[in-house]
Amino acid sequence: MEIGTGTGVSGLWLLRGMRPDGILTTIDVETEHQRIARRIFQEAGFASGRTRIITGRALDVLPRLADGVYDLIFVDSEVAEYSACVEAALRLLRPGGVLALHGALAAGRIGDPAARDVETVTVREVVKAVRESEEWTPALLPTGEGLLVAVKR
Ligand SMILES: C[S@@+](CC[C@H](N)C(=O)[O-])C[C@H]1O[C@@H](n2cnc3c(N)ncnc32)[C@H](O)[C@@H]1O
Repeated sequence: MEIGTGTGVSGLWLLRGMRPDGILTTIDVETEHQRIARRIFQEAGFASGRTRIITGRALDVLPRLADGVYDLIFVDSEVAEYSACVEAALRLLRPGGVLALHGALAAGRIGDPAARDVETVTVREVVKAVRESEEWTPALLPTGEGLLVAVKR
């Protein structure tokens, strides 16, 4: 699953890494972004049945999805909602499933104590909560803007 379809860049990578019968559920509030993503998935050769594209705000959509069945959840949407998305991911992932949180180093600002803007502080708190939680086994990868990867115990 992906929270933040955008124009389909990450979705395409996820599809390419999935089993041939795997289905990508992807959520975004912007229909125009998803229109482009749908076209990109089709042009890359993925049948429409391989994607479940849901339009809506993540926090409205996530409560409607089934518990404990998702293998991986990639979060790349609104930072203000990261904490709620992580909480939802804990419910939605199967045991051993993986949470991947984009922007976990806040583009390098996370380790700078002088950086106290709302976005950096929010990311810092979410990463800290996952790292200290008994429910996750986390790793912080210094790629791009940082990727927090955590396995659900
Ligand atoms: C950084 S972009 C995602 C990029 C995408 N993962 C890609 O690789 O193409 C963030 C996306 O989150 C969406 N978004 C922002 N707030 C959202 C919310 N509350 N619920 C769902 N999607 C949201 C935006 O419309 C935008 O398309």
